[in-house]
Amino acid sequence: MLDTPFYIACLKLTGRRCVVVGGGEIGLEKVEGLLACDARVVLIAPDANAELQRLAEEGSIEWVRKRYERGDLEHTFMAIAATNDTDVNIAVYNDAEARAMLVNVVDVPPLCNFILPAIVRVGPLAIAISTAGASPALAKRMKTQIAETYGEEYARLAVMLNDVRGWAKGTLPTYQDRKAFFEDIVNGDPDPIELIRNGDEAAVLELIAAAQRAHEPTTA
Ligand SMILES: C[C@@]1(CC(=O)O)c2cc3[nH]c(cc4nc(cc5[nH]c(cc(n2)[C@H]1CCC(=O)O)[C@@](C)(CC(=O)O)[C@@H]5CCC(=O)O)C(CC(=O)O)=C4CCC(=O)O)c(CCC(=O)O)c3CC(=O)O
Ligand SMILES: NC(=O)C1=CN([C@@H]2O[C@H](COP(=O)(O)OP(=O)(O)OC[C@H]3O[C@@H](n4cnc5c(N)ncnc54)[C@H](O)[C@@H]3O)[C@@H](O)[C@H]2O)C=CC1
Repeated sequence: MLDTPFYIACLKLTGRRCVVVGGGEIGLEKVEGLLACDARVVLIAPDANAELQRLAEEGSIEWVRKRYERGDLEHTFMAIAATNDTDVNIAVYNDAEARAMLVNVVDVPPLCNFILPAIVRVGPLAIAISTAGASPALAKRMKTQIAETYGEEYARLAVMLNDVRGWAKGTLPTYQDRKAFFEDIVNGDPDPIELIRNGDEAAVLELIAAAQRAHEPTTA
């Protein structure tokens, strides 16, 4: 798989039907990952562990208590198979592929048209680490190291920069102008990340205001 050039993207799952087949520990892990992204999760499995049953009872997921059938993929955006039955996993893959649907069979690379990276999430930041399947254990180790480097201060700066995007789009006429404006702040002196680390958000706001003054077109 190392020669597969994976195209990395961020998917919007909000409200979309995502089917998880298999109600064990691994199925639960996948259900939780999808719920965290506001997907409409449908679990297909004849039995499910206690936590999945709880999620179904509270209405967070729909549990269809039966064995998988092809029709379960109707109107579905993504399918994840986590059963202990290889034939079922192959069927899910084939049925999904026939419909050009996104499909991941957990830990079976030949039965995946997408694979899952290890992810560091802090606020709006998401850093994905993939080894193209070479070593999930290494991806996990890197996740821990990256989480130590890119913490709350980066997430906070992202939010502060988002707050000024409207101004930039409304005021600065070209893409080049907006790029220069944002790069001035991000790579600014003083370093905005250091300022946030030191608890001085007021100084970051001042850095942003100074960049606004410097970049605003003159109306004379
Ligand atoms: C191809 C891929 C397809 C897919 O499942 O999407 C795949 C395949 C396989 N995984 C295997 C093993 C392990 N997988 C993990 C853990 C994770 N695996 C994940 C992703 C992926 N795993 C995709 C590639 C990702 C990439 O590298 O780009 C993570 C990142 C994300 C997630 O699953 O959500 C998640 C860490 C999440 C986190 O902690 O953040 C651990 C560690 C552990 O369990 O703690 C081990 C044991 C140690 C080891 O093997 O390294 C095996 C052998 C099975 C066997 O030996 O029986 C195969 C199959 C094979 O190698 O043929
Ligand atoms: N548990 C673990 O730590 C790991 C497990 N795996 C593999 O991932 C798979 C899932 O693991 P677990 O969740 O632990 O397994 P599990 O055995 O606890 O759960 C399997 C689930 O699949 C369901 N299932 C079986 N036939 C089905 C069918 N025809 N239609 C729908 N659902 C069906 C079962 O009802 C059960 O809910 C297994 O193949 C396992 O070998 C891989 C890596 C680690």
